Amino acid sequence: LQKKRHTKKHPLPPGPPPLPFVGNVIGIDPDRPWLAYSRWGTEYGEIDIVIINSERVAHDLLDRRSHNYSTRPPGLVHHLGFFGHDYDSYIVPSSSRTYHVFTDRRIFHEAFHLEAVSSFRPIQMRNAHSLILNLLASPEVYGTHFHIFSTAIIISIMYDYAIVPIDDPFVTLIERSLEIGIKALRPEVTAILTELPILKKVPPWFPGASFVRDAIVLRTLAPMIMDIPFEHVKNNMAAGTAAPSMVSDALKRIPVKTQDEGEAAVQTTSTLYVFLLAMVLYPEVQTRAQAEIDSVIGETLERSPDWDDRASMPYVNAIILEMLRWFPVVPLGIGHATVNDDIYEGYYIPKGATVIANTWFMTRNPDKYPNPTRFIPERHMSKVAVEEPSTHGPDDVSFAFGFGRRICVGRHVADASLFAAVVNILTVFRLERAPGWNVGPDAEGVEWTGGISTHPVFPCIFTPRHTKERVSQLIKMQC
Ligand code: HEM
Repeated sequence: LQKKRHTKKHPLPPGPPPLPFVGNVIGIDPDRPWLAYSRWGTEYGEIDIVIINSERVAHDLLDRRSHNYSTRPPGLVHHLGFFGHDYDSYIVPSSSRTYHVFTDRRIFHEAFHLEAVSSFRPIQMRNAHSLILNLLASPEVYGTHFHIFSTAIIISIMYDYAIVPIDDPFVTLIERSLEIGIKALRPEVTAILTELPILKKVPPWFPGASFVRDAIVLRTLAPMIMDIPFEHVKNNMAAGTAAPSMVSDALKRIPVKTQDEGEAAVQTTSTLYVFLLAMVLYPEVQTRAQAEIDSVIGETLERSPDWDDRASMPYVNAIILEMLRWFPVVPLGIGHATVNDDIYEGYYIPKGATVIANTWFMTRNPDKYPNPTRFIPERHMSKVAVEEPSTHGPDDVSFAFGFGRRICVGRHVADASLFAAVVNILTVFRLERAPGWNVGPDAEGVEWTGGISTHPVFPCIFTPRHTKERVSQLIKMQC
């Protein structure tokens, strides 16, 4: 009744007419749903029923009314539960009282707030050096090296777990789980299973029921992913050899488990793919960045770059901001949901509504970003010149990390990891287009992986700018 009264006074936000049972799911390209949402944005204005296409509206609702917009959609929570991801902090409702390293966001915040993250810098630089050695050895599998780089940093911070360079059992488990999870946890699969929950009961052998088979594998992997590093920390603590880590600190207070490290690493990995794509398509940007780096550390690689150099590298910092803007790797963020009914600019937004911020569309706002499809680091130069590189202000690209109380807790760690990887890669390699790979500066026609987070897939040539011996020698000296 209350809903009817509200709806009468204030209409629901405009949108395409839904079809029975499947709502608006049909007509969305499952691999690139943000394109359909953006089309609707042009057609229906700044708000669609659940899709926010404007940065202004996203700040108004998700930031300024954060108390009402910070829980997760129940459909997403059930969906992840079905796939064995009950422990993901990404989906735990804001009201949850479960004690858990990620579900209790205070623990995560304590470990990852801006002042604390500088203590992780040695871990990040060490892993960036390993990344360079791996790329020198086998550049053709650069994606694997990016993945190991991002994952190793997170599990080292969380569990003081040092991975073995090849076939680490824990990294292999995470990779397997991610490979399946990224596909299974797409918003469209969530939408379909929420509308038709009966599909979850389909037997695994049924044609087209690959999501049921995926769910079985993910539910098997999830406890292993949680237990292996958790036991590692507990054993080290019992033996008195535990170095400080986020979990050992938390374990001193409460028993905690998590399975978030895979998801957390994947966005850093994906953003590094975007970096490579930009460098290959914009050689002049790469030349300018390398000239800046060489002017700081010396053209003949007298030393490798370090954290103190960051303030002297505004162009490299601008590249990092532009990477996050040009192709945000979580193009639709992660769904938020309303706790209570709300009225916004005359529209009624019901309690329990799923609210998705279409970050991708925000990055294409020509008023804020002229020529939005082009990779232009210069557009951020005035900001990076006056701001500390890792303090994102309201006017930059912080939307790439989400909004309000659910904003990415790992954003400062991610920012530092990106710097460590980008500055070291540009120091050591010239990144070049593979022969015959003809893609223009808008990256039109590049293949992207599908899923809640996405990255481009393309060949890239890594040409060393210095001899392998010099690079290896320098890195070994640092170690
Ligand atoms: C470039 C790298 C990254 C990007 C673009 C990114 C992006 C995002 C986005 C868009 C969200 C959803 C925010 C929302 O709901 O409004 C999120 C949530 C989250 N991120 Fe990240 N992330 C990155 C790296 C990381 C890292 C390195 C960590 C861990 C160290 C991390 C941990 C988390 C967690 C735990 C959440 C869930 C927060 C919550 O639901 O309360 N992320 N991230």
